[in-house]
Amino acid sequence: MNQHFTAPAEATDQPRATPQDVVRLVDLKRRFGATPALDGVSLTVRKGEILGIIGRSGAGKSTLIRCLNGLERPDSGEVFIEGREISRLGERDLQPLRRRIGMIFQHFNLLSAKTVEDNVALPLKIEGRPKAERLQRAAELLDLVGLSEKAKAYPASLSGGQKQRVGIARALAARPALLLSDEATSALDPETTRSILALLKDINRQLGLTILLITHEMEVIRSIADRVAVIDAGRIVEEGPAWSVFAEPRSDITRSLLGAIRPQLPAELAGRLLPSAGTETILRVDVAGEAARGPLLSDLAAAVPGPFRLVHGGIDHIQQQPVGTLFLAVPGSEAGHLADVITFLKARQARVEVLGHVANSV
Ligand SMILES: Nc1ncnc2c1ncn2[C@@H]1O[C@H](COP(=O)(O)OP(=O)(O)OP(=O)(O)O)[C@@H](O)[C@H]1O
Repeated sequence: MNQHFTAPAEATDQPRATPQDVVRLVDLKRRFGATPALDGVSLTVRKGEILGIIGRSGAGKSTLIRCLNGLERPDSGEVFIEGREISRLGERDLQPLRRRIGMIFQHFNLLSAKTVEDNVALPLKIEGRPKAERLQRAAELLDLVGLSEKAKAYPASLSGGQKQRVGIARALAARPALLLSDEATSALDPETTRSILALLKDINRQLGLTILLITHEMEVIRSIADRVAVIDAGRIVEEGPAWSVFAEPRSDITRSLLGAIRPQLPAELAGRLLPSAGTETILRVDVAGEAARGPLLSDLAAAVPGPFRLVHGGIDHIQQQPVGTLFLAVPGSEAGHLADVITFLKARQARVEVLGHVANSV
């Protein structure tokens, strides 16, 4: 069966992805009538990484997943799974390739009439593995996801988070090359979401498992993705290390997806902002990487004589990289001191935005 994945170097079927690429999509197009669901998507999922694909409803995420697991044929373009092009394969050849992709879903998709351990072992049963091996593997996986004591329980008796843990264990049963998470935390409360994301990150680190996360939630990307690709109207509009996309979103759609989790000026202060002159100007200062690591504020104080105050903000860490937003109040609204502050900050690679002015000291 593995012959499908070792990518024999046939003259007519030369693999075009390196062994480090678990998935490689090349200029994928799929149109439904007038709607281009995928409009030239090229993307690579590298071995061992967590790649997040984020987009709004209708952006093309489900179509992309269906092309990946062979449920949908692209109109053009190529889909490589572990170096093997799959988009023109027949159903029989697709079956073993599909097993290389374990999937977890928003609504868990567990079989209610089967126990937890039987749900987990199901992919192995389909593969025709002996019962002892199935139970042994299910026990290992339930231990991995922290649910050993629920082996004989039925899904109806589990919480949403526990159901998703069973879903993760089942997805890993056949030792897939890729775990594909399709909105797997969208139905869960924030605390359960955090615990499921922590589990996925743990499994990624412990087993070196490659994970592709499809989501509409930036928070999911922020917590665990190494890289992120933003999809909109069937196109990848932005792609890069998660921290840098958060620090410097380039497309409007990314900025809008980030909206909810981007640091904001507290409402009380935002409500007092005036469009023109006040006694102080409020600046939004976004910093990342080196700019966020250094002693930015003390350097500013030393280099630009005159007052400024930090009124809100701080430095966060995304994939071990500092990413921060500082809101500064600087006296005046004209050239001079304020202009010197802005010039200094920009020279330190900070992005500076004048949000407005306040009449009184805040
Ligand atoms: N079978 C289909 N027939 C007609 N149009 C389709 C079909 N599948 C998808 N589309 C259209 O293609 C576009 C992309 O849809 P897709 O389901 O891939 O988006 P999505 O990002 O997964 O959205 P959601 O998050 O809401 O599931 C949408 O405009 C959708 O209406």
